[in-house]
Amino acid sequence: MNSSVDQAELDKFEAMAAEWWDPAGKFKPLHGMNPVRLDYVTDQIAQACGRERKGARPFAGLRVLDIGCGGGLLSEPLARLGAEVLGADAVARNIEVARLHAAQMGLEIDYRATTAEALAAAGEAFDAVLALEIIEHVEGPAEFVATCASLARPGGAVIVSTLNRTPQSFAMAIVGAEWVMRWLPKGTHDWRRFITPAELETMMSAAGLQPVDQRGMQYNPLTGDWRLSSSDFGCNYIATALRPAN
Ligand SMILES: C[S@@+](CC[C@H](N)C(=O)[O-])C[C@H]1O[C@@H](n2cnc3c(N)ncnc32)[C@H](O)[C@@H]1O
Ligand SMILES: [Mg+2]
Repeated sequence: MNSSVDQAELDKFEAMAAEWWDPAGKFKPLHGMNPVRLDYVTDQIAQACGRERKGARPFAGLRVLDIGCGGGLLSEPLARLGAEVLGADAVARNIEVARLHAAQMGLEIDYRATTAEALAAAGEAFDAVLALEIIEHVEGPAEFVATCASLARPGGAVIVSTLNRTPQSFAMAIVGAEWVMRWLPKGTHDWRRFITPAELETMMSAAGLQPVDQRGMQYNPLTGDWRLSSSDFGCNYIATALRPAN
């Protein structure tokens, strides 16, 4: 099976691994968007799996894969909702950081230093597969989406978030976040690898998935707030597709 690993991309994350849980550090944008994307992901998983967003552990018994989990920013709140979370990342140091933090929080999460391809080859299947802010860093994004699709059980959901390839995303994610605000080291993102919502939808359909929803994630530089948008897909966005039930 093809490997989604691009070693030069992994090296960037290896170098930043200590900062995962620092809300003011290099992953500040991920911390900022975490509440809105958690809300979105929770909604989509609940819909796909017929769960109500009620009670303390609405996702009890659901198996969720967080591929490219980094330090576990999203794995942790999903585990709190009761999901059995497998957090996978190709960078071993990220997995060490994620494990340590989950233990400090008293959370049980199955963290593994591995790739989507290896999990697929092992025949793993999940109610939901999350690939958040990873697709712009992998080798072969279309193949990567196909691998994610094969990891979802029939009827399961695949949720992908990334950056659109627009003048606006160049201004915000490259000039703003890397050159001006210096949240991220210069070169963390390669604008040419950003993916338009239409391209992502094509990849999902080609992988046999049924695209069901797309939302923009809009950052307000004046207030520092993030919100979901039905009309602004200019920079960050998140999309859901379902694997057809048998
Ligand atoms: C921008 S971070 C996103 C982390 C997390 N998903 C989040 O949104 O909070 C991208 C992560 O993907 C991981 N990654 C990149 N390429 C990968 C691959 N081919 N297989 C698995 N993980 C990969 C990196 O090590 C990094 O932790
Ligand atoms: Mg990124």
